[in-house]
Amino acid sequence: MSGVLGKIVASKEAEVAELRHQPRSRGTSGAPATRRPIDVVAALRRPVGAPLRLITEHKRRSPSAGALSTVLSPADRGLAYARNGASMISVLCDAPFFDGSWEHLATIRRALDDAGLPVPLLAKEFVIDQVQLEVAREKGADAVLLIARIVDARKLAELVAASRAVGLEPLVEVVSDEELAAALAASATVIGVNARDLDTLVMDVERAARLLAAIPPSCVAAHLSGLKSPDDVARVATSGVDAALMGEALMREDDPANLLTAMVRRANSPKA
Ligand SMILES: O=P(O)(O)OC[C@@H](O)[C@@H](O)c1c[nH]c2ccccc12
Repeated sequence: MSGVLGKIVASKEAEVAELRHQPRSRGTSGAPATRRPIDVVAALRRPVGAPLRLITEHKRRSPSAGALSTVLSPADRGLAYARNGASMISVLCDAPFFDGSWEHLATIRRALDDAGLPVPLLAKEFVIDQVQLEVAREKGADAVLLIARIVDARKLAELVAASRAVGLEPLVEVVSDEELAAALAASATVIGVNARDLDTLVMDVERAARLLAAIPPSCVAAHLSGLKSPDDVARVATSGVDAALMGEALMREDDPANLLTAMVRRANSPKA
């Protein structure tokens, strides 16, 4: 981890030390927040013949794209995604590099609950410690990203178990055969392949396709990064993976409804 990823992880070490000293919000009984999480595996698994599941992302900036649209509030963007066919919404929680926040997660959760939209939320963080899992759950996440690249295989297995223990489904992100092996050894069910190397920010779609094909059918396989158009979505849908995540393309839109609707149409009928 020489590039941007090393810097991000260093900033997380300081953040985790701070989170450990903050009081965790708990119910009056002293038990952790008890909202029942939404079944993420059911939301993302794609039965044969069913449409590709779309995961849409709330991200106000990224190291590769720079600043993205902030015209909609996090709540309104979350609602736009949920009302236009998102199967899950990924919410950037990292502040220094992605202009995200745990509060984005909490406000999107509240908006969806108030509107009666049972769409699961993925906490997109650089998780190196269990305390981040507790915060994610308190803020209303149903799933949490675990990036295999930033922890060793033993820690990854620990974090997968700890995620489930607090009621979060881990989505393990991999970029290599070794990381896929670590994800499977950690008994991850939902596995995402990032077509962009988080350290160098270089895209490699062929490597992603090869790794996605190596994920066993008992798991849920998701393509992450670099999908820009409805045609891109159609291509992934044809490959037979369960889900695809779109960030930047939707975040360039001040109103993402039209682009998302067009993507959903091609997810439903990729050959049209
Ligand atoms: O914006 P894109 O190219 O559609 O990619 C989205 C998503 O995959 C990307 O945001 C991402 C993948 N893994 C991450 C880990 C941390 C932060 C962000 C990410």
